[in-house]
Amino acid sequence: MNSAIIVAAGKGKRMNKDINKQYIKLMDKEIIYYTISAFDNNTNINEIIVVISKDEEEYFKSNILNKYKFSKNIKIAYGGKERQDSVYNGLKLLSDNSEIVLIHDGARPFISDNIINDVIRETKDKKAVVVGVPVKDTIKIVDENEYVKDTPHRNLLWSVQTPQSFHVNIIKEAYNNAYKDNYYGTDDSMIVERYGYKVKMLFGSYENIKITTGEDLYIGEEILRRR
Ligand SMILES: Nc1ccn([C@@H]2O[C@H](COP(=O)(O)OP(=O)(O)OP(=O)(O)O)[C@@H](O)[C@H]2O)c(=O)n1
Ligand SMILES: C[C@](O)(CO)[C@H](O)COP(=O)(O)O
Repeated sequence: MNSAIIVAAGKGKRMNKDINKQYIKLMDKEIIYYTISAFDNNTNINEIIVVISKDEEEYFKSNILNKYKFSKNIKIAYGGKERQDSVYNGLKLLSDNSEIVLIHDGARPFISDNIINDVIRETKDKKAVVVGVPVKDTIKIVDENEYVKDTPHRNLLWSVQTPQSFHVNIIKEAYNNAYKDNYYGTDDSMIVERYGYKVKMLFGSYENIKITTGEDLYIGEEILRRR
């Protein structure tokens, strides 16, 4: 059984709007509608858990769940302070027979069916899989005074996206260890890497952007227009 955990419990501070960015509309539907639909329409996903802010539960139910009538049963978990805490709460709701879990940002609405299928297929064998794209810019590491300290070789640098996909036993063990060690990472792969697992990188898509700041909204609408 393949599960999806969609994390949508952030505050969207960098978007600087008075509404949680997942509920901003692109064209005529909310960002979170597109994200959930991608997994709801995928025939290899059997379970969907959406992690939302507890204080947005009524809003989510009336404006998303009850409005769009998704075909799969959508389980709800509550978010935590950090993205990792939200993921952890989602992991706790996984069905006992879930074997693979894809963890995906609610703010990445343009995930394609093909990438979801590729990730599931690759995870069966590689056990830990992420998607990303090679960086296009040269990346600099700067010091605390914002002077350039180092320039890693660009050919080794990828910008990682989601879904990040794992055998359930691996991600659960890694997360349990992270909380024992009070370790926090900015993505799920970091946690699995820390506990010694090799993570396979798959090419994602330059359209699989994370809606984070204002300009991502019009970029996102253009992506939708071209579909
Ligand atoms: N405590 C948190 C923080 C983030 N997220 C989710 O993780 C995804 C990626 O996080 P990000 O883009 O940083 O979202 P926010 O944390 O909401 O954005 P900001 O940092 O601008 O506040 C988003 O879909 C967000 O809703 C979450 O579920 N729980
Ligand atoms: C998980 C992620 O989308 C991979 O790029 C990213 O780390 C999320 O970071 P955020 O600060 O929670 O948006």
